[in-house]
Amino acid sequence: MTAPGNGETAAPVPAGEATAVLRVGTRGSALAMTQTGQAAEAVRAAGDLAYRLEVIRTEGDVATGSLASLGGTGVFAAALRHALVDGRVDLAVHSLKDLPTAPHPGLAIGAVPVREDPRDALCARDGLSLGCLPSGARIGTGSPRRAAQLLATRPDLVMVDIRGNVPTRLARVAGLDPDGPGDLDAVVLASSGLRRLGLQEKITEYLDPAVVLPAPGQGALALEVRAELLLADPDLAAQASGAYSEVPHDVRPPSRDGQDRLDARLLKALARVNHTESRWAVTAERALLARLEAGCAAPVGTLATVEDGLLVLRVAVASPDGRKVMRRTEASDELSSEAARELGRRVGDGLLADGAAALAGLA
Ligand SMILES: NCc1[nH]cc(CCC(=O)O)c1CC(=O)O
Repeated sequence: MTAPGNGETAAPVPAGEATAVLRVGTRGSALAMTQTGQAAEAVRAAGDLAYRLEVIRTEGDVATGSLASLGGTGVFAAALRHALVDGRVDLAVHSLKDLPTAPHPGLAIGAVPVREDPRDALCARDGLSLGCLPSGARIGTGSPRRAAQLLATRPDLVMVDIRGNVPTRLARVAGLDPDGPGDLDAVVLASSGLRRLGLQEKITEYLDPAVVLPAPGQGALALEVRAELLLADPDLAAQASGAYSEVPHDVRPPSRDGQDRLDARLLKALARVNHTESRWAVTAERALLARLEAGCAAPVGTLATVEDGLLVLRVAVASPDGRKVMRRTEASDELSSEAARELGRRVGDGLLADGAAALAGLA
């Protein structure tokens, strides 16, 4: 890492030249606003930058043609990416688990900040834990991954498909919200989202990854930028999985006054905010997901961690009813982005050879 005052950012600057304000794109939900605000603060502090948040409305109000070309998954991410490509924002903050694994031309993940707790959380009535819920208890989740793994350990529970933002889901639990429907015994949500919203007191149990593995990338944020920015930092570029080298010419928005100075500071900030261990972990998880060609709706849970100098990748691929689960744990003793991708691909290939696609209803 370059020490402050060293290197290229110290190059002479014409007197009076300003640094452009960093425009940070975010979705408008309370969770998105909170986590984007936290990430933007970290970037501001690390890069000595002024920023402002730009709320990007999703789906409907963005031109349909370019949205369609982004594909079916990732509707949450699509509008933000569009704003980045167009040069309306300089940085987009995503929940990594909502970001499609396919690289978007001209864009790259510039940094993954230190990951929040990746575990799923049970929010149950009367402080109940998973083991204490009565037979027939109704559990709200819209996630086939969560439903399948919960049924694998408690086949006597009833899964209820629910949608909506975090407070809406919590209001479905009996006794949690006096004005809510309270028609469920519990819901399962990402603990990271609850903690970021200050709702962690609603959690009655952090689900052990040995029982319920989280979604790939859960708890981590992706700071996405136009890929050409990373060309000046080979280390960050290498972590960004190769997509950085193919920058289409139409992904070069007109420069503003002070854009060059902004770019230099942003790059420095990204290098500082990036957390290498978190990055290796999510890189392995996403390489696995990509190899399985599984989307966020697939009954696939995975979690990578760095333990005693090893990158350990755990995976569960379940049948949607949870009756059958394939579990794998493999490790890499090399710690690098490429080794992380290789680990994810290797575990994915092994699972496919053992019939994971048919089991999970993929492809
Ligand atoms: N699918 C929705 C979603 N996308 C990101 C989060 C927050 C968790 C995170 O930071 O990964 C959530 C809510 C949830 O799953 O409970």
